[in-house]
Amino acid sequence: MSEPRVRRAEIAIEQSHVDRVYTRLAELREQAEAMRNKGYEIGHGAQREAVFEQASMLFERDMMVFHANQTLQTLDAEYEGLVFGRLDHLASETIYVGRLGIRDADFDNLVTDWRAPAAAAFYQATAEEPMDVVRRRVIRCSGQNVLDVDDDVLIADAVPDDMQIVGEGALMAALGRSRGEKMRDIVATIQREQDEVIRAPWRGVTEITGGPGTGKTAVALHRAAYLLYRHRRQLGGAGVLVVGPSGVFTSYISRVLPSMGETNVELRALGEVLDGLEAVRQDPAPLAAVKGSLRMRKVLLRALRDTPPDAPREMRIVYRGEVLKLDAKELEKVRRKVHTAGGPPNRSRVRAAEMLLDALAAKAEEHAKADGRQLDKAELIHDLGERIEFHRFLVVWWPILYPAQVLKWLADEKRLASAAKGVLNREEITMLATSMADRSRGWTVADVAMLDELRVLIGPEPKRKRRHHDPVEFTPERSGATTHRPEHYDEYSHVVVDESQDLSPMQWRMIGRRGKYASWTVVGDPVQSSWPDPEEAAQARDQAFGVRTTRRRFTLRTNYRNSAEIFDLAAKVVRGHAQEDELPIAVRTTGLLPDVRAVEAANLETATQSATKELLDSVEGTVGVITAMDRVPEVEGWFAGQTDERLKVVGSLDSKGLEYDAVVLVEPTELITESTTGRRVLYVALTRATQQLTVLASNPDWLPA
Ligand SMILES: Nc1ncnc2c1ncn2[C@@H]1O[C@H](COP(=O)(O)OP(=O)(O)OP(=O)(O)O)[C@@H](O)[C@H]1O
Repeated sequence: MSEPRVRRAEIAIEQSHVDRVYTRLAELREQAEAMRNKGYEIGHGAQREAVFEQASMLFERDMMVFHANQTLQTLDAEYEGLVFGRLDHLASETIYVGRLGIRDADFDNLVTDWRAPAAAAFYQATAEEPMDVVRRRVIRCSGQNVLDVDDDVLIADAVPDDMQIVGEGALMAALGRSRGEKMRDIVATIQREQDEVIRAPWRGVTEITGGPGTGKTAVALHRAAYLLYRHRRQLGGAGVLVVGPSGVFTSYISRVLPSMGETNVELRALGEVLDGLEAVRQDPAPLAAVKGSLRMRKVLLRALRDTPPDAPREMRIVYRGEVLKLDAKELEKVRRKVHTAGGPPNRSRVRAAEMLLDALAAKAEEHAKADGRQLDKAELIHDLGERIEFHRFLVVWWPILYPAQVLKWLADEKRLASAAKGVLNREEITMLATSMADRSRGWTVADVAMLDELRVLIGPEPKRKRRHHDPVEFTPERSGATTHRPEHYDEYSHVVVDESQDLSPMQWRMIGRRGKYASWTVVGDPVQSSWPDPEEAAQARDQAFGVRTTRRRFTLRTNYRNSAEIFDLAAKVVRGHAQEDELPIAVRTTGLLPDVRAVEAANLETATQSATKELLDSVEGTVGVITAMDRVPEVEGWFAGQTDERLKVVGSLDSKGLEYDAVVLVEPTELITESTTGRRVLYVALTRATQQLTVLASNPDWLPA
């Protein structure tokens, strides 16, 4: 038979199996629905039964409905390409690999879940170690239709006469395909080096490093799905937290886990880790470096121990016809004493009251001594402690503190200077105070870790019956949360941190608080780091991991995203700043060299518009226009009338982790100068395109000779 006819015949064979699978899926769905309905009926019947029977029936009902709903949820996930692989073993046994395991009515396997041990050979078998697999087949579907098949022969001399072989590389076909707005899962084409990471043991800390496009993010997400499947008992209940650099990024990866049926995973951008806040704004790099440094912890601690700006500076109270007065200095002394005794201020009000009463008693004692009188101290304390005016004073002198309020105090440069004495320098103090004063555009991503630190230092707000005006300014509901957990939930069983090379020490502390009981998967590429003090960050990271001693590290070396032509150019800009073995190897060539154009600064707008149009015309999928952070609003303006949804304008820092079919990079030199680790930021931006890259530069300095 000719190759196209063989291919058609093989597609037809696979189509008949895929049809069986979807028919069975529909049956299972119906059964689950019937079970749920039956469960509800039990509930109704229970009303007429005795109390004891009622309780057991209701329990049975709840369990039935719960299980039925779980099954329905799994069956209803986006099972595009439910079956994607087939293994033909030496012993003539065939298994199909897919997104979930399905058995027919006789309990025979129709599809094996990709995470099950029996499916491991699909990812791990090689010609050198075939694991008894003669032929591995990738099946590509659209909806329920088989579009194509692609084979690898692993034991050539065991191929039986009637076994047909087709295709020329499922991986290359997958990599060459155009990109949409959301990342796709890679279950059908996970490579062996990636599979090893995905299936690594769940305990301890698993670090994944590798250059751009090596599949670190994809691997970490598939690992989360794998761990939840294999260790659901240990990990499922408490849930998994995935932290990414930005909201754009978490939205980009948001489809991967649900497409594998996993919904018990919470995705959060760094600006959204604290409940109720969604910060997206980035600070300029030097300011972010101050806000993220561990030194801030000391500044914040001192700031919250300072006298609140509105607190009264004097206390007067009349006791038995005599005025007892505490002046500012004396009050300060009491405040210091309360703080020195320890504990978060929101938990210390009772102690503050006691110490204030002690100070008043001491005052009265002084007076009594001068007059030669005796004073009953206990009586004084009891009497004053009951007075309404004493309590009125106490609530303003020792108010309940809120994180946002304390951070805003730092807009007062004098106050900040006193809290930051010996910790921050003059320039840093001015920069920080100015940023706190200009909060018209809301909190920044770096502020969030400071607010979280303050939340813990201040302690919880005492419970109140009525909700009052919340000076923290957090919005009560965080949009996009997938699960409903208690506020400031910190019991995740597994935490995945992506783009971890950029976490500041304060951000590590914030994530560490949520992973106290967790095992970790940490993804990063030191060469893409934009954090100025890697040692301080490494120290904070180790503290976040806590006592977990098992550490395993994997390095991925193949760049699956960029064409070799694009990656060659990107590698040039970091060559002097990275070890040669930190740069991955790009496997795919397209024959299209990056287009580097010199443009006059005055013509930048039109040059960007026309380069973008050319790329939109030549690729099927997305086109990203990447610029320095400061330039984003201006460049967005250049495309104001543009309606093509494939076009995205994105700032350098926000482009982390994302990818586009084609990229227009505007003024690369600006990316270098906007940050303290500029070359690395430029490297990130240059490695976002899968097929075509155009660079527009009025200044040629960015490209080493
Ligand atoms: N085995 C694979 N099969 C198909 N596609 C893959 C495979 N591995 C990676 N890819 C694709 O390569 C691209 C890059 O993957 P990913 O974003 O996970 O890389 P990364 O290492 O996190 O990159 P960066 O550090 O630059 O953000 C994605 O489109 C991903 O789907």
